[in-house]
Amino acid sequence: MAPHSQFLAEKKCAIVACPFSGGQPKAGVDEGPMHLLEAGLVSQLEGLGWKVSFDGHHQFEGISAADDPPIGILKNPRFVSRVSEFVANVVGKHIANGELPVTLGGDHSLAMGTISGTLSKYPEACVIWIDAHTDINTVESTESGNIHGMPVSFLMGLGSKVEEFSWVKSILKPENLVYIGLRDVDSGEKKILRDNNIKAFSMHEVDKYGIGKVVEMALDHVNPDRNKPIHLSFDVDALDPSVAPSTGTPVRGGLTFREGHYICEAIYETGLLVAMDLMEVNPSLADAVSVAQTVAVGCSLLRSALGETLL
Ligand SMILES: NC(=[NH2+])NCCC[C@H](N)C(=O)O
Ligand SMILES: [Mn+2]
Ligand SMILES: [Mn+2]
Repeated sequence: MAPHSQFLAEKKCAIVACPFSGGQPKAGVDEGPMHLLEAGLVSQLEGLGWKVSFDGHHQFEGISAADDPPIGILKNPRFVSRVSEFVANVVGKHIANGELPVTLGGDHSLAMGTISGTLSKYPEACVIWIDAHTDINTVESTESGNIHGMPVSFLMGLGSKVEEFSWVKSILKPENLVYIGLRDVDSGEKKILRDNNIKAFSMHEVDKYGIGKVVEMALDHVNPDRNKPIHLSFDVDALDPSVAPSTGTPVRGGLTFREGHYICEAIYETGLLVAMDLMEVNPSLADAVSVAQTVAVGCSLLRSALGETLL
């Protein structure tokens, strides 16, 4: 058995709960993990036969804003960097322990940590990034300075280097990344995708080919022999706002409920999943019904990625 399939055979996972919002300006995304867990995520995964370890919500001490002035246009750079570095170590330790890390965000800047953690154990791993956005802005291209729009560029070593982030190894190769669900890509990011030959399936391709074919083409690109570990990074805003309303940067025209779940089911079926992120659930945005709906869909995406089937 290939070493990375040990997770699916032994069915041990670890919840990495990250109440963190420093990569973007809206309060509340730090409460995502608490809501997902209060909705019963642990027992739902146990119901699928997983042994779930959960060592509580990680406590991230905020560096006071006074000690964390912007670097260039980047906001909260030290806070984001230190939290991601911590998360990278936690994720790496869980993998070394034989536990598949399931990281609950928090904003998507955390993926700098989670993917660094996965690549530290599996340098050959591929990343499947499900999102309305590419989150690949560089220091030069970002217009917002929100680091949740930038983690992929750091992981790939694109753009000029920021000393504060020197711990990031930037070993993600462009050919090991694929996107699905895109529909709000900044013009600077479009150029980065072209210049680096990064494979991306926007909603246009989902409409054209259907989600089944898109997932197959995405896997053919990053994992042609179906033998490399997969890190799945799922931003809940990939889903249409009618499906997942409670998120900080919603964009209309997104994945349906079934398309989102299909992606997770198909990746589980490969037997190659070694880590998953579910990011950007923000329970303070929208009304109580919308929040409950978004949290429920977050839990069910995670269940699908961990083996829940319809029959
Ligand atoms: N993880 C997210 N929701 N990212 C949204 C990024 C939006 C925009 N491209 C930016 O860089 O600010
Ligand atoms: Mn997004
Ligand atoms: Mn994102």
